[in-house]
Amino acid sequence: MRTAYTADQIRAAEHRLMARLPEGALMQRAASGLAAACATMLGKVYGSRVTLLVGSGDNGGDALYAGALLARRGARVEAVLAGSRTHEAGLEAFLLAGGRAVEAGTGTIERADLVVDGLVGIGASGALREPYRELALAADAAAAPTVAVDVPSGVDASSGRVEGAAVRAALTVTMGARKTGLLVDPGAALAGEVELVDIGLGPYLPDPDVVALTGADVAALLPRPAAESDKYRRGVVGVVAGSDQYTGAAVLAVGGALLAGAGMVRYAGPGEPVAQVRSHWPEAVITELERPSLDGVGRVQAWVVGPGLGTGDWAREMLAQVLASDVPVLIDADGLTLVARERDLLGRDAPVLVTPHAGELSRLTGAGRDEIEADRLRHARGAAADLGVTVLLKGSTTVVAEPDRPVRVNGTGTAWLATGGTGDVLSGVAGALLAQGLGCYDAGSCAAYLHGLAGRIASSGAPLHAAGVAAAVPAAIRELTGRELTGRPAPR
Ligand SMILES: NC(=O)C1=CN([C@@H]2O[C@H](COP(=O)(O)OP(=O)(O)OC[C@H]3O[C@@H](n4cnc5c(N)ncnc54)[C@H](O)[C@@H]3O)[C@@H](O)[C@H]2O)[C@@H](O)CC1
Ligand SMILES: [K+]
Repeated sequence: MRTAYTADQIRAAEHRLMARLPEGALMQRAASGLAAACATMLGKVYGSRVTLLVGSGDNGGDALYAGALLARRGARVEAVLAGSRTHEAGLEAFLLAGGRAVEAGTGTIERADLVVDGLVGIGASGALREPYRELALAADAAAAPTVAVDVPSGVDASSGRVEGAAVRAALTVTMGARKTGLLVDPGAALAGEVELVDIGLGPYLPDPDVVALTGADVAALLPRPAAESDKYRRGVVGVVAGSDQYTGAAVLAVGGALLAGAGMVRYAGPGEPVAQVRSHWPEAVITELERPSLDGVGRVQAWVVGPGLGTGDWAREMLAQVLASDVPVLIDADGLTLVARERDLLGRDAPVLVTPHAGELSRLTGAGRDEIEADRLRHARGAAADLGVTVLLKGSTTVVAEPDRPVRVNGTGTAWLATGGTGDVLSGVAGALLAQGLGCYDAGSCAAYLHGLAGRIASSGAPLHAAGVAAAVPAAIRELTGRELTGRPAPR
């Protein structure tokens, strides 16, 4: 599990650790980790050109001490001192090691082999001010890669928000613990690779603000069929999706559920989608409905409701019946539009997982779509608390929020997944995990991981289509679990 913390959490931990160490010890640890990461990136340090962008705080101090270490190894290191003041001891060490302070306009950024962004770290507030803003833009325009110290300047360490200009890093060397803003877009997209330097903060850290599951975490959570499993015990998913107008959503949601390991998928819908589901998935157990009713559809362990369902009376009645059941329910797409109109539908005891994108969450909560995109964490948390449900907010980083638990973030996806129908597949995958007994929090976060990985497999750097993502789900599971698909050790 990768953990991340807000700036306040980091500061509090640093204070407690610093009280036990000699003055400046933490910064030395941070700087030597930073210098080592820069050296690796440069390949050959001797004779290379490194330009430091140095702000007025300790973030600049880290950069200066690291610059001193690189200068001692023979790099030509120049520092642009951008603040109204500069970390004094750091500057002294830097100059003593042979580093040079230069003006911004001297072409130093353009000539560099590596740019080190030490403008601001966890002490930043608001959009980058001049001259920091201009320096961030110059670093972005330069040919050399940028290594960000602690966080890319311009990215809010606690949320991943970006107001105005920000540094785009190839690598972020973060001190003591990951910051939340490095795992959540738009910040995560600007951080590049993230390398963590251990400065001894571990014992002083509180519970994390956000966490990201690793492949091993997901593999450990994924249900596996046991020798005595049968289709009923493995989990039966009910899918209420699609309409005479939108048939594809039904096919994709059923496919996602089947390929994510459900023991059985029951599909209930009107004539058109029934014909489509039947021809694509002969495995599904289908009930063709004459009227909106679940009578006679049979027992399931979890429902998926909403993709392509429409928002008329039929859809509303189906949603109400699904929610009247006593099993976990995943609500997506049109189901969310209906719930936005009629919040009382959510009043039930059994768990609910909602899977909106920013536009659907906007309908649910009334917050603007752009506002949600800019601060995904806050809005997902707020909606989970307000609605009393688990919220999986889709997007370039998917976030899964449940009251009183750290938000789980997922970055396995690819931008190629932003295409029609992939959300329907995700709802099926998550529904299969719910039916197999995972709670909403685990089912949502494991489904997001698998779906992202399946997207990468389906894409391989080229366009993908939603059915291809569903087809790649078994390969994603195989990649996580090795070949150990039966619950027995993998054959050698
Ligand atoms: N506290 C510690 O012991 C350690 C701190 N470390 C480093 O110290 C950093 C935090 O240092 P500071 O608390 O001094 O804060 P920062 O260096 O992050 O930034 C504070 C300075 O930036 C200016 N500033 C804030 N927002 C700005 C904006 N939008 N535009 C332009 N200027 C802005 C402030 O006026 C202030 O002078 C960490 O990110 C990390 O890099 C590390 O060395 C590890 C140890
Ligand atoms: K920085």
